[in-house]
Amino acid sequence: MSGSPRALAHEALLEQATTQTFAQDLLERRWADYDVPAVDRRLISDLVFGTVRRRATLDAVLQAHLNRPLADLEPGLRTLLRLGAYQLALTGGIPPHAAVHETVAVAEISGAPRWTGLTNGVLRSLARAVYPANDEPVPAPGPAADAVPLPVGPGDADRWRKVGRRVFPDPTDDPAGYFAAAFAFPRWLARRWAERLEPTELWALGFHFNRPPVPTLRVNPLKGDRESLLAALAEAGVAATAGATPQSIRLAEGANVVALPGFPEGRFSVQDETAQGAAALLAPRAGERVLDLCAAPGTKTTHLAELSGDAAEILAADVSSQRLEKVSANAQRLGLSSIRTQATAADASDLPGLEDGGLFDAALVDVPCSNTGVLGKRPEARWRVKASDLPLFAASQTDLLAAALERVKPGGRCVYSTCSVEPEENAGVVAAALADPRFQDWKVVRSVLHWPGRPGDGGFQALLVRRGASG
Ligand SMILES: C[S@@+](CC[C@H](N)C(=O)[O-])C[C@H]1O[C@@H](n2cnc3c(N)ncnc32)[C@H](O)[C@@H]1O
Repeated sequence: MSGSPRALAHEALLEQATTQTFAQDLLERRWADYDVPAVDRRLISDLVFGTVRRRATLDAVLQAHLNRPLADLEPGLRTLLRLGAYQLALTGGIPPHAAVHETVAVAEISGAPRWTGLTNGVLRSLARAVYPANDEPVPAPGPAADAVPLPVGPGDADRWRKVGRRVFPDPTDDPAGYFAAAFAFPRWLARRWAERLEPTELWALGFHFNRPPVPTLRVNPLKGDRESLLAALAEAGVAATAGATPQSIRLAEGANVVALPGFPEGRFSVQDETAQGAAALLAPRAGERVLDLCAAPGTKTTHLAELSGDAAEILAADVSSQRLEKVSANAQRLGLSSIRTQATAADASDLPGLEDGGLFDAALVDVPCSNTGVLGKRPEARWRVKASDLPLFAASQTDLLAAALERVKPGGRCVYSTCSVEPEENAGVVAAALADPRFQDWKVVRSVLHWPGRPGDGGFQALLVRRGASG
């Protein structure tokens, strides 16, 4: 491997584009294979995640400096230009001359000196156009056809940078087009959200999803209280505050959570406050039999166990036996013994509860979904979701919800949960399931749509209850 962080970032980006592997996994493999200093790891991670996340922004910016379509360039060159444009247009702290020089040098290092001329010309031209340059303070002119929204940290004000040319659709005439190009989202999703949101709400959503994610912790009450964990974090120099849910702790910035004090001892899990709402809504009690359908890797299963004082009987079911191993590992780390796992058929037909008369008191169904409420979590997430996925998800979500409902006893309850903000995966699925005559004795008593960034992840949770045997 070359010692150049940009060459390593380029190589990872090219592999990501051709194999569709998660960028995080690609980098972790490299950290395991090569001895990369921590400071370089941070730079490489930022370059890779940022370039993947903001691909559409970079392509719009670059195209203005090219006299042929960016799409026609060979993949390695296109990737190199994106890497350079990311540094010039979207980062702070990298002097433009260093960004150009170091990026151009990757052509030689990668054995493709033929890329040098074009890369040098395009990046120099872009460096001249960007105002102010990325080592200078950035004013906030607001959205405009020549202004790119910058990635900002948690709690930071929104910021835009001028890119010298009108490379984006006008935000007033075409908010969806501006959102798609300037914030980097698929056009179909931008159009969909633009129908529901005012432009200022769209921009807020874009800033939220383009922020580097900061993990939220969920304190394990069986291993100590929130105050003592906050004290342990403070002692280790980790800035954190109590969050809005009873068990949550908000970190001030990104962290390698497995290295935080208390992780190996199981004092906390990583879980957003929105996701913490799902098990809390089900409120499992000691002695109850609880089904968690779609359980792996068990973040909510273990929360169910914690909330019941590890005294419920929890069946964690999932179609993936491999992912179920993570449920067991998480339960073990957290010191929980009330969870049993079962790999199930995709139609859940082999789940207990029907023939054996052992109906459950409560069920949680945390279905696979489009993830449109958590698109900031992984840099490539927004590029993987397709409009045509939504009806497919909705159909399987309705089946999964039905499989859980039919296994809950009279008087019991069920929470349906997603990480999506699309109505057809949320209220639409609940309505479709309850339209089935088998579920006439069920009703929705509460449903919550969590909007991304207000303040946590986006998602949906509905609490359904079944009429008791007597009424
Ligand atoms: C959103 S994830 C669940 C996350 C989990 N509840 C947690 O909090 O850690 C969805 C899970 O559904 C599982 N899954 C997908 N199709 C399924 C099916 N037909 N039956 C059961 N599980 C399924 C996937 O393997 C995946 O683990």
